[in-house]
Amino acid sequence: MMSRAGMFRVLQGIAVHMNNRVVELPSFHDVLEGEIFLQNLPSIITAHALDPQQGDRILDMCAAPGGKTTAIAILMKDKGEVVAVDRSHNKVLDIQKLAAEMGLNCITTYKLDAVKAVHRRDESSDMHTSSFVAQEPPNIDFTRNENFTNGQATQMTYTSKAELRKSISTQRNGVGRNHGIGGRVEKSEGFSPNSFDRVLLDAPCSALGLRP
Ligand SMILES: C[S@@+](CC[C@H](N)C(=O)[O-])C[C@H]1O[C@@H](n2cnc3c(N)ncnc32)[C@H](O)[C@@H]1O
Repeated sequence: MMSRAGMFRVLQGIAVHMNNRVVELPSFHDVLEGEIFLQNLPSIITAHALDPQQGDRILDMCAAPGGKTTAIAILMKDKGEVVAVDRSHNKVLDIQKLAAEMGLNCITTYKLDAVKAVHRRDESSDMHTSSFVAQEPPNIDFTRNENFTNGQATQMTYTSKAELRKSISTQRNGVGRNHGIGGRVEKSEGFSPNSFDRVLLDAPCSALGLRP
């Protein structure tokens, strides 16, 4: 994958060298940084097999360093959302770095053990009913929201200040940008069933790093 400008710069570098002009040949890094990301065949084939569509919400379950995540985002023309999770904090940062380098904004990253990727509905509603509505845990700062119908409060829900701050920041920065370039790793508690259009699981196999 390469921008036209990048391709021209690389070819220019080679042409200068081939014409035997006395110039210092740019180092590999000088030429390629920010212009080329080498992708292996499995990343490309896998992304095509998944056939992501623009506007889709995709889950990439073992995503670092993000080769397939970014290949998917490119096929989606950066429109929609690719949720890339990995269980390693530092590897999540690697995905963010790659996404930022490639200028992809539709990638959201989380630290999550893929085994816990599905957040069961019954578990989540139990948790909300008992601890969020009936009783406020003492160590969390909550804001009370009341819904009114004809002047009568019909329902009361509680939103943590942290959730409010996150929501304000997402509205200000847009989905994905926070995660893509901020260098902050958020943990996920998992996702509701059926909340993605497509799911990629690139489970580690040999753990030897020898075979794609
Ligand atoms: C083969 S690499 C993935 C390569 C990646 N799909 C790509 O194309 O760039 C496997 C990744 O799975 C992650 N991993 C291993 N077990 C995991 C788990 N239970 N949950 C989430 N990620 C896991 C590892 O940290 C590692 O980054």
